[in-house]
Amino acid sequence: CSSYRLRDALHPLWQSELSVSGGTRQSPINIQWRDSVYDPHLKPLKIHYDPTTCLYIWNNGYSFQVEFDDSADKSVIMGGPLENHYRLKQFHFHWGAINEWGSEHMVDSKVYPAELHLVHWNPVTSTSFEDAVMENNGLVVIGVFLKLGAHHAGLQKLVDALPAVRHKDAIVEFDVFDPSCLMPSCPDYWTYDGSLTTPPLTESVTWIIKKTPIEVDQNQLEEFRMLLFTSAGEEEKRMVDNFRPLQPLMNRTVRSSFR
Ligand SMILES: NS(=O)(=O)c1ccc(Cc2ccc([N+](=O)[O-])cc2)cc1
Ligand SMILES: [Zn+2]
Repeated sequence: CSSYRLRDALHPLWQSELSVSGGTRQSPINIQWRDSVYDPHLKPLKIHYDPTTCLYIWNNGYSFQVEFDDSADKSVIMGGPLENHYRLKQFHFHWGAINEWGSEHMVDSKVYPAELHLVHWNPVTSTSFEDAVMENNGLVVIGVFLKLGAHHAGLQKLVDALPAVRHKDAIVEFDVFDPSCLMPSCPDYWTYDGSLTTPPLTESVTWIIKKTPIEVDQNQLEEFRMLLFTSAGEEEKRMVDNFRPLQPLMNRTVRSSFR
């Protein structure tokens, strides 16, 4: 549905889209499986999340986001393409108004109804997340595709909290939650150098895109679509289609951890 994406690129949210000049490593991209290069030096990704570092869930007016205490190396990832460990800062999702689209990345032009992003920053080269945003490879984002299928019990705890954060800037305490439950069991991933997919669009992200999607059911996707972009009291605008259009691959190679 490239025409859709072209129209989307002109969406008010993305007016700046056409003005981001000079970008050579923008995200998201379409991952062409046959053009990806198997890299035998890529290690397995190691994930150690401490569920007690989970702080709260909030509606930031663009997605819903779960924030973590990143004041110590308690919830970290390492291995994979990474030279050191990275701290989990937050995770959020992107989704469509209908199941036919919603993810930011695509695989061989296949789009998924939603995509999870787990955002990490490099505590070795930066002193805070905000600093790491401006650092070359200061951030690592793990992308996980969501596909329509079985009920996801782990996700349901998140979904049950969504009515409490329906409006922009709403926030609710969200204690013990282990985002590892949102990770597919298959270790395979692609990795490439890219950017944030929302302003400030900085080119500081090492992307790790999991090959295998997780399954969620129709009711769970519908709950995402009940959220609002708008604050309480404003005319309601449903929070849907909060994904960025595809960006050119330019001079980049996508590596795979699997043959
Ligand atoms: N969608 S994504 O590329 O995973 C993504 C990850 C994190 C962020 C959060 C964010 C990153 C930077 C800023 N900033 O510098 O103002 C504000 C918000 C924005 C977007
Ligand atoms: Zn995102």
